[in-house]
Parts: sequence; structure tokens; C-alpha cells
Amino acid sequence: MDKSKEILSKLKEYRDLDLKYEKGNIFGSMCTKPHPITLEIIKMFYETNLGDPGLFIGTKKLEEESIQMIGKLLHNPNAFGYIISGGTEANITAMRLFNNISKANFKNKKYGNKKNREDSSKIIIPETAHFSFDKSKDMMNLDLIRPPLTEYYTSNVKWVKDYVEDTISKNGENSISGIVGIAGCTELGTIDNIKELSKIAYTNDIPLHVDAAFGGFVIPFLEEKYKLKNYNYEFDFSLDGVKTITIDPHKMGLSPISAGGIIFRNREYKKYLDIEAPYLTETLQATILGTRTGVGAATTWGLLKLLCKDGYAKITHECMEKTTYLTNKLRENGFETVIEPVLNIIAIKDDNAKETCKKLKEKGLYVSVCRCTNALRIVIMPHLEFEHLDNLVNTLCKINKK
Ligand SMILES: CC1=C(O)/C(=C\N=C/Cc2ccc(O)cc2)C(COP(=O)(O)O)=CN1
Repeated sequence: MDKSKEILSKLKEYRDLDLKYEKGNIFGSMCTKPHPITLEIIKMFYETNLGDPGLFIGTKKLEEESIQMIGKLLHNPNAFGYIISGGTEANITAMRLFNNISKANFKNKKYGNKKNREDSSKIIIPETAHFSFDKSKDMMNLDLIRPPLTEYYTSNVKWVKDYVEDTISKNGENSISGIVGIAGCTELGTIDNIKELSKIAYTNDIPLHVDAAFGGFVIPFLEEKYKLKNYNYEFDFSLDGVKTITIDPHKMGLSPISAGGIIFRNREYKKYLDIEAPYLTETLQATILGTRTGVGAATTWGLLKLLCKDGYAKITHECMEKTTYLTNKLRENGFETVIEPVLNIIAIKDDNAKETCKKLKEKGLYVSVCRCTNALRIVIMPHLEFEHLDNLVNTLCKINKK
């Protein structure tokens, strides 16, 4: 056997150790089996590098057009942004932006005349936020202010309003660098009241970042019949206070990893991120990563063009149908959910969640657990079929002897 064939067969041995989405035993992932067209796209674009866009002008165009298409989806014709490594990089980028704006405002004496700026930027962010914000805190010495959660596991907006007003009146200036809202939180899929956060942010000239890494490719396609009463689903640039959004094609967008998205309200924000990059075809670079593949941009463009709104609406419909099916089946078998599912995520109350998770894993089923409450966490991604859901409930019943 020639050397390449030998290496490929060795690699297959390793790959065979991995779980496969189509087997229907992965219940805790926010990623899924990518759309088959992306295999062809990967082969076409695997050598591209958006870190040096002057060499790959076609691929750079695909990134720009992908951002425009996503911007349109998020009610923003002037959207600017990047298809980058994932939601983590996108959230860190938003925090880096808010931190830099705050430093620039201080330097331009936009707020007050204090000698020294407080040594860390205050960011108001819910307990339900993804841990990528903790990484941001580490990297930029951010001061994360955590509002209490409501009974629906969303940010208490009255507390946020009072905190902002008290801080500004006490300091005589606005020392808050940013506010974060989540549109589809990791653990429960809840959506903060972005509309109210936007009013608070806009009124007080504080930028609002919306982490829609998961919800961005679900909420715009959610049919009315799946929406809860008196629940706010508005989260995008139609709200004036929203300045940046994380939205990941490699979650419910069906793109292969890595494809995260950071979208800015307009190009004006780039100057706060630009770093001199003398040896590149572009002299200023705003992204955190330097060398970065163009595959994410190309697969995102291809899927947006192929699926369009109807295609993503069909995927969302199917996932919500399965979410409703599983919720009902769990309840019929004596299980309780933490909340009424908001998106295609179900949290099952379980005081011994870690133990149950371990037992399910021993039976070959991979669920995850919540941090904010004692519960198992199930993400109903497109790779899960009804029979897989039945298998999960039957196994849970056996474990819990229901
Ligand atoms: C609201 C929000 C998220 O739920 C999130 C990730 N979430 C889940 C990432 C994940 C994917 C597959 C899997 O098997 C396990 C976990 C990130 C980070 O996104 P990432 O860097 O692309 O992982 C940001 N915000």
C-alpha cells in the first residue's frame, strides 16, 4: 500500500473512534452534521486565507456578501463584520470593541474630566452568558456586572436600568462600557428582553452586544405558533441600542466548523479594532486571528444562497416540532422541564443530573447538564430524529425506573 493510502487508513481508525451525528446519540451539541454541499465547498476553498485578503479577493467578496445577507436577515442593510472561528472569538471581539470605545471616549474626554480612567471596563452581562465572556474578562481585565435572573432565567431589566442610572448619577459620568444580552442562551435557550435592554443602552449611550450565536439562525425563522405569550423575541438591529451581534453559521446555520459571525451595525466600528499589519496585502487588520481560512465564509455564502429563508424556516420548524414532541413525551412519562422551551433546547429537572448524565453515557447516549439549575440539557439539533428522541425517553425511564 503506498504511503498516502497507509496514512489515510490509519486516520480512518482514529475517525472511527468518534461519535457520529447520524447515529442519533448526541443530545448536547449545538453543532450538527453540516449540509452535504459544504464538502464540495471545503475542497474548493481549503487553501484560502482571509488573513491576507488581497491574495483571495474572491473569497473576501464571499465574506462581505455573507455579512450583507446575514445583515439583511437581522434588519441591517449597512452591516459590517466577519465570518470567524466561532462564537467565542465573536464575543471576545465585541468585548474588545467596547473596551476600546470606552478608552477612546475617555481619551477624548467624552465623559467627565477624571485624571485616570477606571482600570477596567464595566460590562453588564447575565449569569446565563456563555463562558467566552469569562475568557474576555481574563484577557481584558473586564469588570463583569451580573444582574439577578428572573424566574424565566433572563436578565432582570429593571435591575439593569436602576444600576445604570445609579452609576451615572453617582459618578456624574457614564462609566459603563457595555451591556450584553443573550438571544438563545447556551443552557436553556432563553432570550433576554433585548428590547428593554436596547432602550436602556440607547438612552444612556452604552453599546449593547447581543449574543445570538445559537438563536441567530433560529429566532428569525420561528413560526408564531412556537412563540410563548408575553415573551419578547426581538433581538436584532431593528432595535437602535444594538451595536453588535454574534451569530454562528456553524450551529443552526448548518455550516461546518469553523464559522462564527460577528456583525457590527456599520463599518464605523472597524477603526476601534484596526491594528497596523505592514506585511499583508491589507495594512490594517481588525480580526483577532491573523491567518484564517476562507472555508467558513464560502460555506456560509453557499448555504445562505442554497437554503434561503424557506430552507432555514423548514429546519427550524422540524427542530421545534421535535422539541414539542419530546417535551410532551417527557411529561407523559413523569419528567418535568425547568421552563417551557423557548427554542429547540429542553432542560429536564433532575436533582442528580450529573449522575443521570453518567448513566446515559454508559448506555451510549450523550446529553449535557445545566450549570444554572439542576437539570439535564437536550439540544434538539437537525441530526436528531423522532426515533432517537423515543430512545432517549425510554432509556431515561429505565434509569429512573419510571
Ligand atoms: C450563546 C453562545 C453559545 O451557546 C456558544 C457555544 N455553545 C455551544 C458550543 C458547543 C458546540 C458543540 C458541542 O458539542 C458543545 C458545545 C458560544 C461560543 O461559541 P463557539 O466558540 O462557536 O463554541 C457563544 N455564545
